[in-house]
Amino acid sequence: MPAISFQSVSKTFPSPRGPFTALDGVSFDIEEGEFFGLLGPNGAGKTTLISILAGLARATAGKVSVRGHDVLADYASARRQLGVVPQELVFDPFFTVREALRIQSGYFGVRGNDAWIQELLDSLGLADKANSNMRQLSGGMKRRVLVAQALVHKPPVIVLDEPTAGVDVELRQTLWQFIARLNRQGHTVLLTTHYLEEAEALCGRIAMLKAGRVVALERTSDLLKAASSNVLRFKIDQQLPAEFAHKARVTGRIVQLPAHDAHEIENYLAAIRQAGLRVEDVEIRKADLEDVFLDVMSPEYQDKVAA
Ligand SMILES: Nc1ncnc2c1ncn2[C@@H]1O[C@H](COP(=O)(O)OP(=O)(O)OP(=O)(O)O)[C@@H](O)[C@H]1O
Repeated sequence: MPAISFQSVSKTFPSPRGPFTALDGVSFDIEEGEFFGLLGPNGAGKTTLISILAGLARATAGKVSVRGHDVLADYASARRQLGVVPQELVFDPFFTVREALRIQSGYFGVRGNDAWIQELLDSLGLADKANSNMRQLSGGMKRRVLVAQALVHKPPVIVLDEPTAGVDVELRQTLWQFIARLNRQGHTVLLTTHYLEEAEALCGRIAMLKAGRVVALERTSDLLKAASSNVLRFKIDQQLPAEFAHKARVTGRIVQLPAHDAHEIENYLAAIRQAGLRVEDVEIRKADLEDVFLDVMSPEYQDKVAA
C-alpha cells in the first residue's frame, strides 16, 4: 500500500474571469519509506496539492489517500498518519514552546509524550527556548517549533512545505539531519522546496509540477542522467551571440550553457572567439538539478517530449 496516493486530482478555483484550474489530473503514488520531492515554480500547485492531502482543501475531482485512508471519507485516520509543516508561520502567541507541543500532543490524543517532546526540542535546537513564549521567538525559531509540532505524534508520513524558506544555514543542516534520520527509521517524507540543491541531495524521487500538471516524475539520479551532461560556465561583459543566447542561463555577468559533449563546448567557444568577445573564469561542470528543472520548465521541453 502506498504511503500517499494521488489519483486524477483536479482543483478549480472560481475567479472573476471564470474557473481557474490550479491542479489538472495529478496522479502519482509515494511509496512507504521514500524521501520524495515535489518541485515546481511559484503557482504550480504544490501547496494546493498538500492542502488537499492534509484535508485543508477539497479536490474538485479525484481521490487522495494516506496509507490506505481516504482523506475525505476517513479524514481522522488519514490526518493521524500525517505530520504537516505548513509554509506559513502560524502559531498561538499565548503559550511557551513546550506548552504548545503538549497541547498539540493532546490534540492527537497522545498522552505521556514528554520524552519525545524533549527529544524534538533537543534535535531541533530548541531546548533552551522550551520555556520561552512563542511571541518572543525569531522567525527561524518559530519555524523549528512548527516542525516539532508537526512531529509530536510521530507521524509515519512527514510533509514539509518549503520548510527552509528564510532559514539560516545552521537550522537547515539541523533540520535535514533530523528529517534524514527519521526517514532512515522508516518515516516517509514529502518535501516541497525551491532550493534545488537540497532536493538533489535528499530526495530519491522527484515530481515536477507545472501549471497544475505533472511534467516529470523520476528517480533523481535518472533525471540527472537524462540531462545534458555538462554545463559551460563563464563570465562575460558583452552581449552573447544571438545563436545561443536563448539557451543560456544568465545571472548578472555569469553565463551557463548546457552542452552534451566536448564538440558542443568547442562550438560555443569558437562562436565567442569569432564574435570577438572576451570571457573570463571559464569552467565546465556536470549538470545539476537546477539545470534539469530549467530544462523541464522551458517552453521547448514539451515539444521535445512530444517529438
Ligand atoms: N484560494 C484560492 N483561490 C483562488 N486561486 C487560488 C487559491 N489558492 C491558490 N490559488 C491559485 O492556484 C495556483 C496554485 O497555487 P499554489 O499555492 O498551490 O502554488 P505553489 O506551487 O504552492 O506556489 P509557491 O511556490 O509560490 O508556493 C496559483 O495560481 C494560485 O494563485
